Amino acid sequence: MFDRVALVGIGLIGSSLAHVIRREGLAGTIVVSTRSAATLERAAELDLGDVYEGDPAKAVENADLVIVSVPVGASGAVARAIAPALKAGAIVTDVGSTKGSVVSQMAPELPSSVHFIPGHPIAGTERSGPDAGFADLFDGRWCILTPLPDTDPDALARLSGFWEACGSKVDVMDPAHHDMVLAIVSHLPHIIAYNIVGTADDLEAVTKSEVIKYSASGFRDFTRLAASDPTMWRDVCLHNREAILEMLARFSEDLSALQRAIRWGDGDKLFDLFTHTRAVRRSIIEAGQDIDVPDFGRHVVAHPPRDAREPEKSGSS
Ligand SMILES: NC(=O)C1=CN([C@@H]2O[C@H](COP(=O)(O)OP(=O)(O)OC[C@H]3O[C@@H](n4cnc5c(N)ncnc54)[C@H](O)[C@@H]3O)[C@@H](O)[C@H]2O)C=CC1
Ligand SMILES: O=C(O)C(=O)Cc1ccc(O)cc1
Repeated sequence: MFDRVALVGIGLIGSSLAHVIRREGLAGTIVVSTRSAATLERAAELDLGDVYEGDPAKAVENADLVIVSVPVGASGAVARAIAPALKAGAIVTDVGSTKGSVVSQMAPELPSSVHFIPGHPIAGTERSGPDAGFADLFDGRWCILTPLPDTDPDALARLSGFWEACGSKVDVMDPAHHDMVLAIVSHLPHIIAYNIVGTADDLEAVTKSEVIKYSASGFRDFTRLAASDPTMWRDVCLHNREAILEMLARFSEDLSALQRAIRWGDGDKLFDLFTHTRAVRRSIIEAGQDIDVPDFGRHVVAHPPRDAREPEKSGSS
């Protein structure tokens, strides 16, 4: 599909791309580049690429596709470093969890002779680093592309084809819309997880031994999210600030209403809300979008087909 693909950043996402590109034969040559010598050495031990290059500018020379997979706060610096060495006509993309900030950091640095098309695979785990990647990560998951108004349709079609070959379904939207949607479905859940695990940890008498001993699966799910990479999530919070604050404000309002219903014993209100949210879960399952991460597992695993699963229990005692 591409003669030479350069992967700048080789953590969970970069290494998963390396695996799937290899498996599907999507590149003649895979060039791997990252900031730290130790990570580059580890990538070589894992045989993630064909060429290893510490200097990102050297890594992108002659590449037809450049995929930047670094924390979003580093996007501008990486774009500045690679810009002078990019081949005319190359596609430059990224995988960052925020899009408006990546566009404003990268677009001004890149030459007009390349096709810059930001992207975001909605697929991941709480793990990070080059050992964390696996070829199936993108299987059946969405990848959102946020092309700029003057993006070449042929380049967009080539990049969409690449993600489809990696197993993804592709959607196109504008960066501001992406940031608003992802703030509620991804960024807030992580922030809530960091917060609840932090609160539990503060209750020293209750936690330490008891948090481990009695943790039910609900709390365990939060601890998985709260184990995600601190650099990545610091950057997401700083680089999707407005949308996250907007969603946090709505969330706090709704939480206050819930708090009030509990305080005043308003069982009808609680029942109505919980009935409503149960229907949301059902519609996610019916759309085939549910995922299961068993037992702090390293892989995000798709559920078996719907008819192979137990029917949902309805009603409650
Ligand atoms: N972890 C996840 O579940 C997902 C992450 N993303 C996004 O993908 C990007 C990468 O995330 P992960 O692979 O999870 O992170 P990671 O922490 O596993 O890997 C990051 C990589 O970037 C390198 N790096 C950091 N700063 C750099 C710099 N200035 N120059 C060159 N390399 C640099 C690190 O050495 C490492 O190889 C982030 O922007 C994140 O928002 C997108 C979807 C899912
Ligand atoms: O591990 C999980 O549950 C995730 O939600 C993974 C994830 C993290 C960040 C993204 O931008 C996309 C997916």
